[in-house]
Amino acid sequence: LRRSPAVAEMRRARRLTAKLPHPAEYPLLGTATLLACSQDELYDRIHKVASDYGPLTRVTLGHLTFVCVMDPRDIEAVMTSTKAQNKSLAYTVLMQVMGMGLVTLNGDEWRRHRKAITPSLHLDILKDFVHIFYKKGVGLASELEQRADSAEVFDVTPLCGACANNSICETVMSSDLDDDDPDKRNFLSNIPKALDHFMYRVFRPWFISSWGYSLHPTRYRDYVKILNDTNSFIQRIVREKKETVQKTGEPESRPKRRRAFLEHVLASAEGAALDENELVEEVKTIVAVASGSSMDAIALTIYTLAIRQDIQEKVRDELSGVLGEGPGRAVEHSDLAHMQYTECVIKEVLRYFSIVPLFGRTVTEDLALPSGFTIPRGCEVAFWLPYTHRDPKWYPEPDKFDPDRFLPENSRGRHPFAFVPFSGGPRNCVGQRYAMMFMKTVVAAIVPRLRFEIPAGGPGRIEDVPLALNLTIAVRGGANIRVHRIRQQETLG
Ligand code: HEM
Repeated sequence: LRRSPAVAEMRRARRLTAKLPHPAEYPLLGTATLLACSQDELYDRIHKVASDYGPLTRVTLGHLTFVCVMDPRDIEAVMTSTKAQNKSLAYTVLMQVMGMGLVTLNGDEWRRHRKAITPSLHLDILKDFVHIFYKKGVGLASELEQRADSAEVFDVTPLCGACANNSICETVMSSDLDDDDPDKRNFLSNIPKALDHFMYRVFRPWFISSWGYSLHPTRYRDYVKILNDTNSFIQRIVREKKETVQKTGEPESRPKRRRAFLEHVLASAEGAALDENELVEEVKTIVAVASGSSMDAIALTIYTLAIRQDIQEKVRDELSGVLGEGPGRAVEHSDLAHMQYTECVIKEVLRYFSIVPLFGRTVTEDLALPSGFTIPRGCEVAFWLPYTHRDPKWYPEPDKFDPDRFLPENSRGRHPFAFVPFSGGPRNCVGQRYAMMFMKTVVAAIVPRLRFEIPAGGPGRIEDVPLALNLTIAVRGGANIRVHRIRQQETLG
C-alpha cells in the first residue's frame, strides 16, 4: 500500500498550491464537506467546482491536496510524465474493492502486470469475442422485446448491466460458466454494490481507513461479505482453469475460438509471470472496471438514441447497409470497420457523458505544466473529464450532441488529449479496444430490432439529462425508456 506523503511534503504541497483558484476550505476536512453528499448530487457539485474554478483548481480532502487538471495540454503533460504514473492515494480504497491489479498497482509491480496482461487483449484474440458480444446483444434485444410487448416504461440500465456482465464473464473468465450458477449470479450482483461502497468512502475521509469504516457496523459488515464472496468466486474459477490447463494441456489443444481471456493468460509465456493470487487480483480488477463502464456506456447510448430519433434512424440505416434489411445477419469482426457513423455516435456519447469522469494520479517529483504552473511533489492530481470534453476551445457548441464531430475531417486539429474517455499515456485503459468492439456489436444487435423512445415527461433534449456519479456516470433516476419492435415493412421502407 502507498504511504501518505511526509508531513513536511504535505505542508509544502498545500503552501505551493495556495494561489490556485479553489472553493472554500475548512480546517481538517478541507473541501470534503462540499463533496460529502448523495451520489445523485455529486456530479453537479463537482462540475460546479470545476466550472467555477477551472481549468486548474485546488481541492483539499483532509490532509490530501489535489490539483484538478482540465486543459488538454496540461493533461498530456501529466498523463505522459514519468513523474505522474502512480495512482492517487484515493485508490487505496479502490484496491480493497477491486483488487491489487492494473488499476491500482504502481511502479515495477504495475509494469510486470501490464506486460503479462496486454498480449491477452490483442486484436487477434478480441476478434474472436465478437460472436459472444453479438449473442449477448441479441439476448438483450429479446429482453427488450418482452418490454415492447407490455408497452411499459422501464430503466434500461440493469438490462444493459446483465448484458455487459455476462459478456465479460464469458470472454474474460470462462466460456462455459452456467448462467444459473448461484455463485456467478451473486458475484455479478456484488460488483455495483462494491463500487457503491468505494464512492461512499472516498468522499468521506473519516471512512477511508478500514478501521474508520468498521465504525459504521452495518455498512462494514455488508462490505466485508461482498469482498469475501467475490474473492472466493474468482479463486474458484482461476483454480478450475489452471487445473484444466495442467491436466489436459488445454487450452492449447482446445479450439482457439472458445478460449476466454483468462485461459489465454494461463497459456501465454507472459502470463506465467503472475502467480495464482496475482491472477485472481487481476481478474477481479478487470471484471470490476469493465462491467460498470460498459453497462453505463450502453445504457447512455440507448438513452441518447431514444431522445434523438433522427440519430437513431441514421444508425439503423447504416446498419441495414452493412448487415442487410430487418434484423440483418450476425455481426462479424470485419463488419465493425464499416460502421463509421455508429462509431461516431458512441464516441460522442463518450465525450458528452464522460463515462469514467474522474480519476487521479500522484506526483512524485515537481512537475511543470505547459500552462506555467508547477505541481509540487506529494500532490494528488485529479482529472475531471466533463470539463475537458465540453471545452468550447475544442468543441464548438459543446452542449450540442453532434456525432459528426468525430468524422475524420472534423477531428483534424483537435488536441489529442481533448478526448480522453479511456485516459491516455502509458496508464491508458487496457480494455479500450474491447470496449469499442463490445459497444458497436451490441448496438448493431439491438438497433435493427427495436425502436427506443423517451416516455412523456422525460428529457426532450440531451442537454437536460440529469447525471449521477458512482465511479461511472448514469442517468439520475434511471435511464427510463419505452421500446417498440421494428416491423419488417418499416425497415423495408
Ligand atoms: C466504456 C468503457 C470503458 C471506459 C470509459 C474506460 C475508461 C477507463 C479509464 C478512464 C481508465 C483510467 C483510470 C485511471 O487512471 O484510474 C481505465 C483504466 C483501465 N481500464 Fe478501462 N474503460 C472501459 C472499459 C474497460 C474494459 C472493457 C476493460 C477490460 C476488458 C478495461 C480495463 C481497464 C484496466 C485494466 C485499466 C487500468 C489500466 C492501467 O492502469 O494500466 N476498461 N479505463
